[in-house]
Amino acid sequence: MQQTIVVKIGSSSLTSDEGGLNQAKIRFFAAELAQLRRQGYAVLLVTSGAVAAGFREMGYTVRPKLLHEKQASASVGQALLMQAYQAAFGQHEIRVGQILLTRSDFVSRKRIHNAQMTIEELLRHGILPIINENDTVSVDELKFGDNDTLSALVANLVRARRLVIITDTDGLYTADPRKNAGAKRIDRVSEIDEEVYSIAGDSGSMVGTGGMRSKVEAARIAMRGGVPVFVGRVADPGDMLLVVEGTGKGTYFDTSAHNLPMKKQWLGFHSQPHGKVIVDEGAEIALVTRGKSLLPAGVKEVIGDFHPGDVIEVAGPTLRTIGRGVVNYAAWQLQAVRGLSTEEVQKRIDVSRIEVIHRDEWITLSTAVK
Ligand SMILES: Nc1ncnc2c1ncn2[C@@H]1O[C@H](COP(=O)(O)OP(=O)(O)O)[C@@H](O)[C@H]1O
Ligand SMILES: N[C@@H](CCC(=O)OP(=O)(O)O)C(=O)O
Repeated sequence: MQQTIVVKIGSSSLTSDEGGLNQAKIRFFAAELAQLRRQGYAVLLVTSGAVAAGFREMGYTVRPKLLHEKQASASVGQALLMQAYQAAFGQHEIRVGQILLTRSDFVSRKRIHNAQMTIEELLRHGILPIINENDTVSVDELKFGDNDTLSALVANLVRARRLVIITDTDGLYTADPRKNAGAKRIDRVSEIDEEVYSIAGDSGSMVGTGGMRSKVEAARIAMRGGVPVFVGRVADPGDMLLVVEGTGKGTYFDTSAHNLPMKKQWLGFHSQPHGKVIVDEGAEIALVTRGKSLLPAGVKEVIGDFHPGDVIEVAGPTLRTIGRGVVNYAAWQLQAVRGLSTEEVQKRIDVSRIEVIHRDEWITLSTAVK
């Protein structure tokens, strides 16, 4: 079977701080991806740059900050971006298709299944799918914002052989190399822990958004989905091939030892929580380290309005989010029985399952840093 590589290119690699597309860079990346295809890989491109490409046309002098200004810029810029890719890939006789996704598409299993079918159909016809966030309809609280997370979700969706996140820095350094001349590159990361999160900083450019932090978060999502990740620079002809051969200019993130099945990936990375409960220490240990279900006795506080079957977030006594799961109670029911023993609960209310969250419907996210 043909192996799929998902390549994400950030705004900082396609545009300049003053805005507008760098056509030479687009032509360069098209040539690099064409070469990958000649090697037999199926290629999917996740591209940023719509806002950066469009804001000057809108008359703004710098990348706008307000949502409606960014959305209008993206509307202009997305067309320019696709026009540029179409022309550049056309030089290599590669046809392209546009796919615009929002976070809420991933929340709906049906919608994301449809997107997956479309991607597969395009690939079957030899067409290179070009994906961006659907910026003009995304609302603030549901925005990916940067495309790093989007690229990881896409890579998991198509079970990619590798996710390649191209940026303006050649990998993850021990500190932001723009600010710290002594920073050293980390060539390989096999596990993303607090230390890795703590060294990854914000964007260093005027056009990028997520910085290295969102790339590390994206790497974590892909690694747990079983997709290895490369984060680094592709700037000279042939660099892309070096990346897939394992000698690229950047950092390689290995797949996680704890790959998640699709259902748990959906729970952890796609689902939209409807509320939250805060649990006591005993319940936190039971859930996170002992693989147990959550019982009403361990619930201290109930926040928000949810119904049985909704996904809720769970925080420990320090208020740090430890995971997510499918809840078997409505918020009002749980409010009435929180802290009570199973026997007491059964006397008071009628629920189909006694567990607040069953362990099969639970995912631990305790290393996630928000
Ligand atoms: N530890 C780090 N290692 C490397 N780069 C870092 C680190 N911390 C912060 N950065 C910054 O992240 C930037 C890349 O992210 P970003 O500007 O969002 O790029 P893109 O537009 O490609 O998504 C780099 O230019 C760098 O300044
Ligand atoms: N969807 C937006 C992405 C915004 C952005 O800056 O992302 P990135 O450069 O990946 O940090 C766009 O096309 O402008």
